[in-house]
Amino acid sequence: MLRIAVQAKGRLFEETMALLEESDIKLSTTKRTLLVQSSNFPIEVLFLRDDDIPQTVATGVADLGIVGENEFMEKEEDAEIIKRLGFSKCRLSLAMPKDIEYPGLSWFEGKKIATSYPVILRNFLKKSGVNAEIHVITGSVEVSPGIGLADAIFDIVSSGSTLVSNRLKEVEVVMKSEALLIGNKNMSDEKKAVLKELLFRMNAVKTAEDKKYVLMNAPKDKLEEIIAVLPGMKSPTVMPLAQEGWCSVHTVLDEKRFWEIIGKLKGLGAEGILVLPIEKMIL
Ligand SMILES: Nc1ncnc2c1ncn2[C@@H]1O[C@H](COP(=O)(O)OP(=O)(O)OP(=O)(O)O)[C@@H](O)[C@H]1O
Ligand SMILES: O=P(O)(O)OC[C@H]1O[C@H](OP(=O)(O)OP(=O)(O)O)[C@H](O)[C@@H]1O
Ligand SMILES: [Mg+2]
Repeated sequence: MLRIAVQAKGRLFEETMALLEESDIKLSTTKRTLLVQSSNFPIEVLFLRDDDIPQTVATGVADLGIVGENEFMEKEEDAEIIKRLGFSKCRLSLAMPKDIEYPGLSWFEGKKIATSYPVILRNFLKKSGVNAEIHVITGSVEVSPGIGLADAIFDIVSSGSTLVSNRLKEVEVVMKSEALLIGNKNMSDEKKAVLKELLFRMNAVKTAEDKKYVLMNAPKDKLEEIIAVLPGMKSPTVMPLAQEGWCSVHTVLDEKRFWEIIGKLKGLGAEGILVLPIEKMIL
């Protein structure tokens, strides 16, 4: 039985649960217990505050964990990164009052910086040769310059709207972060075998993300040109239609290039284009 530590509530929770669900790991969510066993896969899920996840995995209390890269770097616990999960993307940045001119990193010399990430900040300042005072607070970091608690801040930025509403500007991006699957370094062979199956499932879910299954009716005399614009996995499936001179073309498209390709297909006379989501994809 593998034990995976996940965030009990917060920014990582929903996408973590969605990833487990799409990997067909069934959890009884009716009772709000801290430890829940899957009914169809040898895994149990331990719900924690994200701060506690790196240590729980490093010490082997849990075998795996899903945690933000920022939190993992901050805690400096000895666990390994197994897979980058691509959600909860954000960055850790230095920000300062927006009306003051920023001449470069030297501005921070002798200043007081408020943050919830003192370890990452201290490492960055040391590497950059800047001496600044670090003031640790656990939340509402962005208000600290406005109330005279600090000169600047070091915190999570995503859209930047929290900075704007506190009259701050982002001046240095120190690290980028996303959710990580981390693992204990001394897993038994039995546990490694379960992890392999879990990764196989997660990879199938991740590969299918951003991909669409596309079906269309195509005039036979334009078939070669239509196939030429389709990037498909191997080559598209082509099936005859009852109506003379037409066929049905099936393929998989990357969502990012979708509109560009569909435009070209319509230009070549494709009709009745259907677009379906793909649940899993094994290459
Ligand atoms: N605005 C955001 N956009 C994208 N990702 C974010 C954002 N804020 C936080 N994250 C990511 O999600 C993680 C969890 O954020 P959350 O705010 O839920 O943490 P928390 O308040 O420390 O939760 P906990 O109660 O578990 O300690 C962060 O460590 C970061 O990796
Ligand atoms: O750049 P933005 O899109 O504004 O996001 C950044 C903000 O998001 C997070 O806070 P959250 O919204 O989770 O609130 P909290 O700090 O009160 O938990 C983070 O601590 C920042 O304050
Ligand atoms: Mg936390």
